[in-house]
Amino acid sequence: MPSLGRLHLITDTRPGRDPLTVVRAALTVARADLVVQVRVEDSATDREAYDLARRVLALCAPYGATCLVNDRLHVALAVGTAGGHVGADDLPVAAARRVLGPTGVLGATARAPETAIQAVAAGASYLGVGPCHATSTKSGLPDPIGPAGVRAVSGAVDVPVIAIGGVTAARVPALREAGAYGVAVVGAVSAAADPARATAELIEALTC
Ligand SMILES: Cc1ncc(COP(=O)(O)OP(=O)(O)O)c(N)n1
Ligand SMILES: Cc1ncsc1CCOP(=O)(O)O
Ligand SMILES: [Mg+2]
Repeated sequence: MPSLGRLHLITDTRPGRDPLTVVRAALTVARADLVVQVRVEDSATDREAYDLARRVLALCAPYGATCLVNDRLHVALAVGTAGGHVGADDLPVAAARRVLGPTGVLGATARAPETAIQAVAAGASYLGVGPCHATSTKSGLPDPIGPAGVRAVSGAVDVPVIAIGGVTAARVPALREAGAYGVAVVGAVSAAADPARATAELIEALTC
């Protein structure tokens, strides 16, 4: 399996956003270093998720970028993405692994070493760890864990740790120093005036 990309761009499908334009811009810069996670609103239909995932996968393919689907693993399988991501309200990690099979890329959310170790034992191939910093993109989140929380998790597992939540290029060095392999972002790219430039800044911070 090719190594996991270090920059995970999560689609922003809130009203007024244009996820495909943002994905196109990010791909031109990050190319195979990009993982695009197709994340739709909970209120979206499976058909809407499927249609978006098909389009994102088609954009990713020429660049060799990885496409994953958040939550809805049946959509991931139907579209043929590399895998998916699950959290506490989704399928348990072991069940998700059974759905995706032994070779699918499976991300799991964790914010503490104990749950991280359990997720890896259950079959997670990477961990989304956070929220690292405050964010307005998702509501109802617990307090941010900061780089120290990332360090606690990354020291406990041997799979890539992807830091998420309020991540900006300026915050990447401290997260990397804490053991993060990469970062996942919504707003840092999707809300940027120039998503390609924002992607370049994140990639640069990740490769320093
Ligand atoms: C890389 C990454 N990390 C964490 C999450 C959050 O997943 P989850 O906790 O299931 O919350 P939702 O995104 O489903 O609202 C993620 N999607 N990606
Ligand atoms: C889905 C999710 N899970 C934890 S934080 C988050 C949203 C991250 O968005 P942003 O990069 O805009 O803070
Ligand atoms: Mg989820």
